[in-house]
Amino acid sequence: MKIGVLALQGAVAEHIRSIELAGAEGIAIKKVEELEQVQGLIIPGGESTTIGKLMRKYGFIEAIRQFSDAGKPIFGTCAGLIVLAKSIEGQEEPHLGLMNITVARNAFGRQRESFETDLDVKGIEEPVRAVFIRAPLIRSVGDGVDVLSSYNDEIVTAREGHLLASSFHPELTDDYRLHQYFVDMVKASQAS
Ligand SMILES: NC(=O)CC[C@H](N)C(=O)O
Repeated sequence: MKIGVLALQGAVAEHIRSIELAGAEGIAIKKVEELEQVQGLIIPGGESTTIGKLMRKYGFIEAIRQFSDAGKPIFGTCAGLIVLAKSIEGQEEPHLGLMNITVARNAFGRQRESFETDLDVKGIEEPVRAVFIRAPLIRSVGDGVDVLSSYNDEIVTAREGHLLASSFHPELTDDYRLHQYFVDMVKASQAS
C-alpha cells in the first residue's frame, strides 16, 4: 500500500514517517505523474494560498480532482483541509473545492495561535494528541459529512466518504492513530 504526500510545501517528511508507523509506504509527490503510483494522498499543512498557487502552476488541481473522482482517499491537514474545502470564508474561489465544508482560516485568533490538546475522535478509542498551528476551523458541514471531532464546540475533524480533514497537525507527534485511520480508509477503498 503506497500513500503519497503532496510535496509542494509543508511538513512532508513528518507525514511520511507517520504513514510508515501506520504500516504503509509513504512517497513524496512532486509531479502529477507520481500520483499514479499511490492509492491515497495526504495534503499537508503549510500556507494554503501558497500551496494553492503551486497546485495551479503544476497541474495538481485537475489531477487531484481526477484522483478523488476515482474514489481514492485524500486526507488534508491544516492548510490541506483549507485546500480541500468547497468554501473558504472571505475568499471567492476555493482551491480543490472537493469537500462539502465551509472553513475559516486562522480561526483561533492571536491568543491561541499554537497549542496542543487531547481530542476525542470518533472511531479512535483513546483521545488523540493534537497540535494546532494558526489552524483553520470547519464552520459548517454539508450533506454527507460526518463530524469526527470538535474543540470548544467548533469542528476540527470531519470525513465525507473517501475525504478526511483535520484542523490540526497529526504528523507532529508520535501518535499516528489518525494516519492509521486514513491507512484503513485506503485499504477499504482497495477492497471495494
Ligand atoms: N499550520 C497550517 O497549515 C496553517 C494554515 C495557514 N494558517 C493557512 O491559512 O493556510
